Amino acid sequence: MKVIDFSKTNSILNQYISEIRNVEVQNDRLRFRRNIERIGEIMAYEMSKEFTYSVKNIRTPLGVAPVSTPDNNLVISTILRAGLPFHQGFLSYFDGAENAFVSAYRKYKDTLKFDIHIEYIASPRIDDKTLIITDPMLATGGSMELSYQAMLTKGHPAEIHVASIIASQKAIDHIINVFPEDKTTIWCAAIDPEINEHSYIVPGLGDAGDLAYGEKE
Ligand SMILES: O=P(O)(O)OC[C@H]1O[C@H](OP(=O)(O)OP(=O)(O)O)[C@H](O)[C@@H]1O
Ligand SMILES: O=c1cc[nH]c(=O)[nH]1
Ligand SMILES: [Mg+2]
Repeated sequence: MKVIDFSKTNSILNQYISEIRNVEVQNDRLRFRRNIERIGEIMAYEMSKEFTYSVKNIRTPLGVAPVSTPDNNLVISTILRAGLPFHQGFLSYFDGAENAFVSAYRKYKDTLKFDIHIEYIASPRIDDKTLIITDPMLATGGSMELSYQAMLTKGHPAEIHVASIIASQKAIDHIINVFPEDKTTIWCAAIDPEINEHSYIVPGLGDAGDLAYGEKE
């Protein structure tokens, strides 16, 4: 399975990563959401290089120009809540894509143990399409795995792109184990070494959903 880690390349993306991680900057929710969105835009652009292209003859006012454009039928799927600004970044570039939304949340049994609950899915058919599942945080990888299983009730995609911003090494290993090897690519902007006893990524950035939208009770 291909794992693409943008932190291995120096680019302006690292500035946005530094801001979303930085405790002194991340309390500006507008900047936090916009940075997540910008990372989605850059990731979408890089991902587009992997698509299948064919030449179309485009009529201009003065003649005909051959232009190579992508042929993939895209479905951008996101995991609520924290996935929303990331999804918007992808959608700004892939404006012709179809869209899917899945809810996943941690229901705590005590301070440390939790189950992940999926209660909502709105999705088109995904058979033979290019499925992009966006979620900025991959801690255990459990939300991504269960969201993918929920998406499979809508068909079987031709290829899958798992797009995240900060992933733990454990989550990367988990995704490699549970997603189809031959048709999945993992995209991330950083891979962090640990998750703590609360299953938060360390150093990570904290709670992405709360930083984007405020604390929930
Ligand atoms: O890999 P996992 O261990 O499953 O953790 C990652 C999940 O946690 C975050 O969502 P969260 O559950 O905090 O919900 P929220 O977006 O509503 O805050 C994040 O957006 C992922 O969906
Ligand atoms: O580190 C983590 C883990 C789960 N959800 C988050 O937002 N951050
Ligand atoms: Mg959260």
